[in-house]
Amino acid sequence: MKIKAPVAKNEQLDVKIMDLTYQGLGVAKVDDFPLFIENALPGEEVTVQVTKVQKHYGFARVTKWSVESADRVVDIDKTYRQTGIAPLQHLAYPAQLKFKQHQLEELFNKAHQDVTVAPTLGMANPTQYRNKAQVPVRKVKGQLETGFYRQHSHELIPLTDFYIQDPAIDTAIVKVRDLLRQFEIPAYDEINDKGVIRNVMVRRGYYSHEMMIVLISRQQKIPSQAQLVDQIHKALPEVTSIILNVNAKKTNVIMGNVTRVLYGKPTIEDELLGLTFAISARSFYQVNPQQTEKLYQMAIDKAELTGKETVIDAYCGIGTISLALAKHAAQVYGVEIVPEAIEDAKVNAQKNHLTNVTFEVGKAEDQMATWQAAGVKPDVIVVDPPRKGLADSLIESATKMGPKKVVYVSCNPSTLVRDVARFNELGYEIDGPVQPVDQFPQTPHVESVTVLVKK
Ligand SMILES: C[S@@+](CC[C@H](N)C(=O)[O-])C[C@H]1O[C@@H](n2cnc3c(N)ncnc32)[C@H](O)[C@@H]1O
Repeated sequence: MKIKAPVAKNEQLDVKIMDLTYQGLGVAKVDDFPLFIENALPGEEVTVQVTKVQKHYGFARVTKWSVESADRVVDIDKTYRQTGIAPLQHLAYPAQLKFKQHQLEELFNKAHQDVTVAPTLGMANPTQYRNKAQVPVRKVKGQLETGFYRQHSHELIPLTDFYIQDPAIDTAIVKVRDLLRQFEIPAYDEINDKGVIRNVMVRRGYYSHEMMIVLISRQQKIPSQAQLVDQIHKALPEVTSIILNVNAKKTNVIMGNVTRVLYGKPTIEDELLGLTFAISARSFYQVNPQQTEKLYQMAIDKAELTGKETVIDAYCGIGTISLALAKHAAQVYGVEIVPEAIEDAKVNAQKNHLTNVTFEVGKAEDQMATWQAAGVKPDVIVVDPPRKGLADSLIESATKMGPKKVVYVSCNPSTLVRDVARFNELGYEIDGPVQPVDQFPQTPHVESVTVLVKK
């Protein structure tokens, strides 16, 4: 469909920013025609110069305009902007927190749900917080490089300081990059599906400082493997684990199914809320440890356990929430789809001397139906699903079990709002405000905790 745009390239006009998109672009409208404006903030009245009009998609984009704003960080690093590593870095941190609260408010409003959203719980230093990095390895201008993809592309932009990652992880990436160069190990060539090293993953325990390096390779064996591994752990004393992950497929999925320990242990350890956790290469582990403790504590407080309750933790990963809740409950059941994560979860129960937890490998939607059929009667159900949210069948089984409370930890406001509507239909309503917690500063991602109770 051809859309006749009421604006043209290079045209100058005065507009008011109505909203921000999920990627943090300001939205203004001219005769209902959307203008996406980089670095603009809601409520601002700006004079813009249109730089691009994409009639096919029905929007115009603006990169140049004039106005000052207290919420804007002017001196931003253009490289981060190109990569999309920190799409909200142009917003001052208090404005980022408001943006996240506003995202939830908007979505609940659009769904005609009368819900209060509390101010977003932020962190003192909202940079260098990530305990995990997963970077592509590619040849750029004849040399092996590590970095981040240019936004909406697979073109690698070399980086040595990733801004939102633990600096010890940035240092490790550069060291591994230098050793890969030294041993002349070919970088992955995505177009021709050739080369060896596709990605490097680094994870570092926030309290333990144990570091795991995962070399993701197209081949079963890396050239000069023994020397490379030897040099990596000699150069990086914190490394307690070097893992080879083999991914021979032509795919965007980063890790393959085969993992082999090349040096040290198959897991690293870290702590959360005074509990110790073993984490293996392919297990999910929250990336912002400082905020995770706040997030989990909030979920525990909202569960209001007295020690007598039966609790289900669906999408339990390595059992972090399950074990934190087990200290305050009679019995906890956890379910998770990744088998290695459940192996970690069982080890973690032993490590923390918690015997009142049972873990199952499987789809949460199937296991919930199994528990329901077996007559399990949870007082509280905690769900912490991936971005796609809950399967309808899981909500049905969960509500049939009749828990007093459901504590919903969400990383995607859209699916949260959709799932809350389904819970409403099945007799559950939101109790108290929805609480956003900033797990991902400098990015538009919004994490939140919502409590639902039986009507
Ligand atoms: C957002 S993470 C939460 C993990 C854990 N609660 C934590 O805080 O570390 C979601 C988890 O759900 C798992 N998962 C994804 N789809 C699933 C499914 N259909 N059934 C069970 N687990 C699933 C993922 O492997 C991941 O560990």
